[in-house]
Amino acid sequence: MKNSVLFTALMLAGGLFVSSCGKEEAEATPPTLYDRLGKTEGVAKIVDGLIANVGAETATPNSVMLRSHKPMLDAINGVNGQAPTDPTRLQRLRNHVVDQLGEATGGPLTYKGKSMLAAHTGMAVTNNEFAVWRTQLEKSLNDNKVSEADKAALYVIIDKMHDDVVNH
Ligand code: HEM
Repeated sequence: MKNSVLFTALMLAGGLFVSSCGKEEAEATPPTLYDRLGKTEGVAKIVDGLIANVGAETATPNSVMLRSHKPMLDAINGVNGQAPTDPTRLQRLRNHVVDQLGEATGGPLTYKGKSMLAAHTGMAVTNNEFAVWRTQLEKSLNDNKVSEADKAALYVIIDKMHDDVVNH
């Protein structure tokens, strides 16, 4: 009898120990936004969707974003039948945005591009252009089934960059 009481007490203590360790471990390393977006693969899918949507918008009549993207589009497509002057420019931009968002959401990536101010200076990006760009991001986030909470967390990061992107 004594033994069985001791055994039960030990089992209970052991159970508590295991569950409290498990809990502590879970609390110590909650998934980052980067993890929740699906790590590098998930972030890359979101960025690829964004770029496809921006590209599609620039091909619409009265496109809002064609003005700011025209120099890059001309460089990757060529003008008047001429060869492209910088065919990998879009790929470089894409990789930079993956690194940038991968880093900003808490992942192990490192952004090596220009500051947002330097990258957008000379483009005179307007508030409306920024809003349309943001809509293209939203479409990609929806297509990739990102939760409302994770979208909101990403927008906190994106909207902090607004003042460095717009009106320079
Ligand atoms: C917070 C929002 C934005 C982010 C995070 C962002 C991110 C970036 C990044 C990382 C680069 C590349 C910098 C480099 O290669 O060193 C870039 C370049 C560029 N961005 Fe943005 N951008 C944003 C908003 C916008 C908006 C609103 C527009 C225009 C509507 C825009 C148009 C461009 C263009 C045209 C380039 C240059 C591409 C080139 O000429 O190679 N961006 N952006």
